[in-house]
Amino acid sequence: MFLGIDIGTSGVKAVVLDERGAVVAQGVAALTVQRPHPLWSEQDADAWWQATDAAVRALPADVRRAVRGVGVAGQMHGATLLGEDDRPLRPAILWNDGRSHAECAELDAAADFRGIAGNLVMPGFTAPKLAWVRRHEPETFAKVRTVLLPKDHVRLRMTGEKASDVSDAAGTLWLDVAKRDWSDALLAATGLSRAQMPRAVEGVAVTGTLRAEVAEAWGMAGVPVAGGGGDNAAGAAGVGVVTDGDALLSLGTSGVIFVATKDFRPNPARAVHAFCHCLPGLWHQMSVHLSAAACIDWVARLTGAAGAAELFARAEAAGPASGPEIFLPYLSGERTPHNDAEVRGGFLGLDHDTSPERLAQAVLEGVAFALADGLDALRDAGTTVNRLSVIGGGARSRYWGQTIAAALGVELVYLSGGEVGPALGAARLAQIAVDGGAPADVCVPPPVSHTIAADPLLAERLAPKRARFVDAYPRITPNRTRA
Ligand SMILES: Nc1ncnc2c1ncn2[C@@H]1O[C@H](COP(=O)(O)OP(=O)(O)O)[C@@H](O)[C@H]1O
Ligand SMILES: O=C(CO)[C@@H](O)[C@H](O)COP(=O)(O)O
Repeated sequence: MFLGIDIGTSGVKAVVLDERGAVVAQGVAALTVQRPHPLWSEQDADAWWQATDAAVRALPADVRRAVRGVGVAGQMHGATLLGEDDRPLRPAILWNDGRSHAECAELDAAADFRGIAGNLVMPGFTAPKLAWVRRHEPETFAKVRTVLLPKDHVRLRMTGEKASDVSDAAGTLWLDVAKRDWSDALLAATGLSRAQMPRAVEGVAVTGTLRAEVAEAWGMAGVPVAGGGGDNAAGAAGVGVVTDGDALLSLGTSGVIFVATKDFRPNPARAVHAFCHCLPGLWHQMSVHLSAAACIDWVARLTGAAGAAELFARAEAAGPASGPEIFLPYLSGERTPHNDAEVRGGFLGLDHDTSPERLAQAVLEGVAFALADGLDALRDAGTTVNRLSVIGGGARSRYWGQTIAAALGVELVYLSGGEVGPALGAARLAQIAVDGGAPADVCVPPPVSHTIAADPLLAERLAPKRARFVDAYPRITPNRTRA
């Protein structure tokens, strides 16, 4: 059996697969995000390890004993700064942190990030965060011995090894994405060197074995740990999005439309991302929306719903396009297509009949409209998307899927285990690392549980609201320079 561990933003998921790819057991442990100042978003790296340990220990002991390989996936871009003793120097700065706007412009001017790293320099990425620390916390910057991404910090705790797979490493903006290796020029532009980076490896490489005390605590002696992937790339491996043109929709804390590409296709216009895939010889493009299921949890808290499931039930009670309310889901700013870390969310069109149910409905529509903006940006970048395999916790709601399919005008495909897709993919990468085998043979799509076609009548009802949504962003940010 193979264990996949996903360090998500809302929690760690541990999933065990058998050799045929069937899910045998799952464990979860929640995480919280700290926002001590406007635009900041941080987590304690030790909390990742504690949650990983709890999620793995939640698996049955006999299943743990049968594990022959471990793979890791995780939220991308998080800057975990380690000192000489390999301990964190400060809380990790996350992918949805917006503090480094000024540093982005400086890095963009200092080196060819767009050409080599293939992306606009955006505040969510790792490089500008280090530039921010260099300016605002110079004593900490001077002590940085190693910079690790979230899953790679967990790897260090598991194996004692410093390594990062290239799909995740690309999200630092220090990778030469075409060459799948660190770029000395981009590191130097940030005041760093290769010596401060983990070893860059492919997702299917073995990066070490479990340390003796971890192996003993988990009951899995001498087990190898694979390179793994950034959560979106690992999710793609998990649901078989491994051939040029295959695409997925991730409904986690963030929302992502991910398209596998057979070559490196940078097109930074409108904040489209281009990174390595976690399988050798593949890359991907994606649109990234900073608050997707995060908006569901937020409005659930705001309106006193017990959780996501109750929130969706309330939205369904209101029904599609039931009121004039428009929700702008920019709770953490937005990447694609606006590249605007400072914009914030809002409701428009409230009236005397606005109810918690209609607010819930407006929120799930607003996220769908943001995803439609992302799909438009990908299409402007020359990418075709006809169907999307759905991963992430939001895959549990069919009702949301109907709205999203109609707003995007594409069919959604739900696959068995998709709601924990990145962990699924991490386990598959471990299987390839340990047993070999062609990635295309191991990373096949799991069985389809259901599909949701774009309903033309619903699309027609949503169209005027989408038009108002598109119109709103430039109106609430009249003085912004557009990405
Ligand atoms: N029954 C449900 N229906 C729809 N969404 C759900 C349901 N249960 C949980 N979720 C959503 O799943 C999200 C977590 O998804 P996940 O992919 O685990 O995120 P992350 O990887 O960012 O931690 C929660 O924010 C929640 O809104
Ligand atoms: O920043 C990105 C991708 O560029 C996000 O997709 C993060 O990787 C977080 O993922 P989730 O926790 O939402 O799965």
